[in-house]
Amino acid sequence: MLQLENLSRRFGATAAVSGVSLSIPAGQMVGVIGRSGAGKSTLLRMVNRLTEPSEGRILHEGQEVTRLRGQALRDWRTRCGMIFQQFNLVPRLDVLTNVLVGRLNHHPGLLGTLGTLFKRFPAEERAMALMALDRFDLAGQAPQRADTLSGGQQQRVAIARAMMQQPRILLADEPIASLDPRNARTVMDALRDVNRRDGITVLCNLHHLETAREYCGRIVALQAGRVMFDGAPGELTAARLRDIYGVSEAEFDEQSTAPAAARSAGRQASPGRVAPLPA
Ligand SMILES: Nc1ncnc2c1ncn2[C@@H]1O[C@H](COP(=O)(O)OP(=O)(O)OP(=O)(O)O)[C@@H](O)[C@H]1O
Repeated sequence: MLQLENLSRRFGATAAVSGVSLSIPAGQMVGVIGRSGAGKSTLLRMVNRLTEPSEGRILHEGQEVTRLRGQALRDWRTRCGMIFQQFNLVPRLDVLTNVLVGRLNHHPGLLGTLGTLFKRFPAEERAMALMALDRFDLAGQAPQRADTLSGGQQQRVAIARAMMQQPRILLADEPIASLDPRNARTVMDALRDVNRRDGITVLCNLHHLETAREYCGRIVALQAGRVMFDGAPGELTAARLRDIYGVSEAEFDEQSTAPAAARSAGRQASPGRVAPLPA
């Protein structure tokens, strides 16, 4: 069980997230929706402490995540895989090594240039990485440079990389916002697969309500940092959506999507285990 208790985050005068309390049982797939600026990313990033809460607590199976420091915090981040809108792969590295990057936290001393990194992982981890790719139909792309893949393929590589951490929770921050509908579907299918087959809890920020309805067993709707709806997809009717946001579903999708793409360019995420790679 992941518990968020009265979680808030302010940025100066902006209350990005305000008093959010949620109990998320292990193995649930939760879609977090809301317009641009509603606080979705901030909420997700607080779970793995990329963003520190201003107030409130996070507990996971009784452990107070908000108190973790040092190695214990790094361990927590390993247990929370994260997927970003812009994939955050190392573009000039081959796909297989990108997936192996997900194991870096298991080898704190492992350093080297990107070119030699692959050889430094044990053979069983290389095999594990290949299996992770194969699962998402990408074994054939293993030797290719990551930047030669389509967006949907790159995002599935990012999921395979996250799976190498053997996470309990997957945080997906707008994972399909940069993808066309066909690629978006392959990525959402991959997230559903790890949720169902591996029992991993998935928290997924989404812009389209229809996607959340189709893939998530529970929808949390944010408005100005507050939870306005928390329930089963079927309960979030057109009338309820209009009550919360004052717009139709089509208008909601349109307003949620447009500014996000522009803003995301200026907000590249920095997952602890990927960024520190030596150039
Ligand atoms: N690092 C930051 N510094 C200052 N303000 C921030 C920061 N991160 C987020 N905010 C502000 O907090 C509010 C919530 O932002 P957040 O990115 O969490 O929303 P979002 O729902 O994820 O939006 P989008 O869908 O556009 O990504 C916004 O007003 C945003 O400008």
